[in-house]
Amino acid sequence: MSVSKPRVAVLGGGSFGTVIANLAASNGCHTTQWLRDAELVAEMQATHQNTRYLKGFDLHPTLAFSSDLAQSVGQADLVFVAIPSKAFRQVVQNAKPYLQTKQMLVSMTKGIEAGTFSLMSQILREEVPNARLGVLSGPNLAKEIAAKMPAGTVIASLDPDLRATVHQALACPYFRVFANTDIYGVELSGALKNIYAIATGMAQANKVGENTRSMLLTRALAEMSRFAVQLGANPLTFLGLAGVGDLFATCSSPLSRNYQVGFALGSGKKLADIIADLEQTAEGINTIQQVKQQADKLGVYMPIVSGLYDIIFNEQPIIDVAAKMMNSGQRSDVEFVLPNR
Ligand SMILES: NC(=O)C1=CN([C@@H]2O[C@H](COP(=O)(O)OP(=O)(O)OC[C@H]3O[C@@H](n4cnc5c(N)ncnc54)[C@H](OP(=O)(O)O)[C@@H]3O)[C@@H](O)[C@H]2O)C=CC1
Ligand SMILES: O=C(CO)COP(=O)(O)O
Repeated sequence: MSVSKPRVAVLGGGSFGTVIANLAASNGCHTTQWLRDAELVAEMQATHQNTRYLKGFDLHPTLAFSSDLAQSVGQADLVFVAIPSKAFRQVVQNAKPYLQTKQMLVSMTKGIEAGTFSLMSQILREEVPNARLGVLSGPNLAKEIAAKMPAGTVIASLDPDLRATVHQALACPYFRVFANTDIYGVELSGALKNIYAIATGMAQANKVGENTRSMLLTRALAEMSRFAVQLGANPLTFLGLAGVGDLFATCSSPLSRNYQVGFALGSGKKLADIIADLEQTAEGINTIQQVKQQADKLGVYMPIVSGLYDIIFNEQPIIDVAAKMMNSGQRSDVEFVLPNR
């Protein structure tokens, strides 16, 4: 018996939105990608490429593009939102009049709203209270997926139908979709790892060795899970693809925009110039500020976040911050095994 494919809408014309829309269309789902820029929509309709954010990749011939929000989301069973965190709430508010009660909304955005410390699923819950919600996160560098290199992702939702529908829409021989119910943990993992990608990029620019890189990555995992537990997430989620998986990918790859920002900072470039040159989203800089504020408020020990904050916003030399971290006394290796006194 054939099961009908979900109709899909993807909000966001960036590299990740494009890759996910393309996967759904390639899987036989009627898919519309919404972009705010009508000129780019016309170009994409004509060329079936996204030359601004995903140059060099042909998109599936059935993938439709639109700058009309009502038309894009109105008929969809499943709506993916891939809008940077700074504009996420606004776009959801704009889409709200056209959303139907049974639709499934899935955030793909790895960021934290400035000022409110809201994650994107919380924004969806506030703005569309009756929606069926999920979060998609994992080691998903857009260009690798566009090149059909095998990858896995995580759909986190309490709704089993939603998890199955996302699997049906996206899973294919080069893309596996794993399931989780810890929405908050999966989402926090995706947001927090961007901070540590900046730290590793900075360290790589300073030509550190593999021991240093491994220490940084492992202590990053300790720090992010310590913070997440304080906020009610399950620390075991950090052992999954959305946690250690994405941390490893983003901290290792020059394809990561956050890693690129860190590398450029570590090479002595100015933050404003780096952001201007990037022309794409790097959520980590905002996330450092939001997490630093929240960690101070909650009294959570986050030396890497504090160190990055000092380097980026208080102009402290990288070498001084690194030396301070190395001299900060004995701590537990795995604090869920040996708690810190
Ligand atoms: N790229 C990746 O590898 C991955 C990214 N993500 C996450 O997905 C999210 C989106 O990232 P990505 O696709 O890479 O983003 P990009 O930086 O590639 O593109 C950003 C997109 O958002 C659009 N946008 C920005 N502001 C608005 C607004 N106010 N209204 C409507 N559209 C807007 C931009 O449109 P315009 O061109 O008109 O400015 C552009 O289409 C981020 O949170 C990122 O962390 C998650 C996994 C992988
Ligand atoms: O989240 C990503 C890969 O999983 C993409 O990371 P960047 O946003 O740093 O490019």
